[in-house]
Amino acid sequence: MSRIPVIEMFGPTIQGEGAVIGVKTMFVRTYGCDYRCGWCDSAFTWDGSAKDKVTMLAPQEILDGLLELAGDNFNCVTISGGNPALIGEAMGEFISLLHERGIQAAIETQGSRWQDWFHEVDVLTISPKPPSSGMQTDWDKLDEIMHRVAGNGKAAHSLKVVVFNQEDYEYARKVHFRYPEVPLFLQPGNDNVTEEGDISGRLLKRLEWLFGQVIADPQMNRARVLPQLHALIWHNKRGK
Ligand SMILES: C[S@@+](CC[C@H](N)C(=O)[O-])C[C@H]1O[C@@H](n2cnc3c(N)ncnc32)[C@H](O)[C@@H]1O
Ligand SMILES: Nc1nc2[nH]cc(C(=O)O)c2c(=O)[nH]1
Ligand code: SF4
Ligand SMILES: [Mg+2]
Repeated sequence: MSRIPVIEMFGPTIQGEGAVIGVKTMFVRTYGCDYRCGWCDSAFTWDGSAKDKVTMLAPQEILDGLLELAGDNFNCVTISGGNPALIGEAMGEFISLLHERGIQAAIETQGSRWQDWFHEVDVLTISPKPPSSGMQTDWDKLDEIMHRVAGNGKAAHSLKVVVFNQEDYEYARKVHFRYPEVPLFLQPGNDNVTEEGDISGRLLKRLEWLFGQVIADPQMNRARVLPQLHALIWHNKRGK
């Protein structure tokens, strides 16, 4: 039986980002990422600093862990990371277990890898990385993924681009023009993911700048601009 590298499970919390912002959800965060974004707010999922916290769990063990944590106090599970798309059919098995109990499955991934279980996901968020991340987008791979999910009526899929600066904003425009039919969410970057205390003022200033960019741009009439809501409330705390 294949297992999933889990570094944290938490919740119920409130989905702080993107298409299903505000939804009550549990989180399962997987270990490992094929990217190394310079501003990653979850670097412990790949930098080795929390490797000792990783447990290899069977799908049923993850579900049991969530039920132990929250009982029936949720009906959505967001699987994030790291990059959950590094995981094969065990993730498909986990999603099936959730569906058997009428629980929704949401996935956060960066559009660098395809998995056939993407077709089973209820809410698929694809977050390609802009230049400020230091990563290079594989546009052929992203095209393949977007083409394959477009053909699947089931999953509500959307694009989410984190924007730190003008260059990132131009990148987000490029993504929007490339996939004009896919809902696009823009999210201001948190430029200090280790700062203690209340970071909401700093985040709101960056959100205001991004509002201004979109308000002024007739090419972005259908884009949606959202903060990391959980970071406004719980700042840089983990497990929120
Ligand atoms: C931690 S990542 C994990 C899932 C996947 N690796 C990805 O990047 O989509 C989850 C989301 O947080 C966003 N994110 C990570 N660091 C951030 C930061 N410093 N500011 C704003 N968003 C950030 C990512 O862009 C992504 O949309
Ligand atoms: N509340 C909350 N919402 C989130 N949406 C995406 C997250 C992520 O780290 O993938 C995240 C997270 O870490 N916490
Ligand atoms: S792809 Fe996601 S998890 Fe991986 S380094 Fe970038 S932001 Fe972090
Ligand atoms: Mg997060």
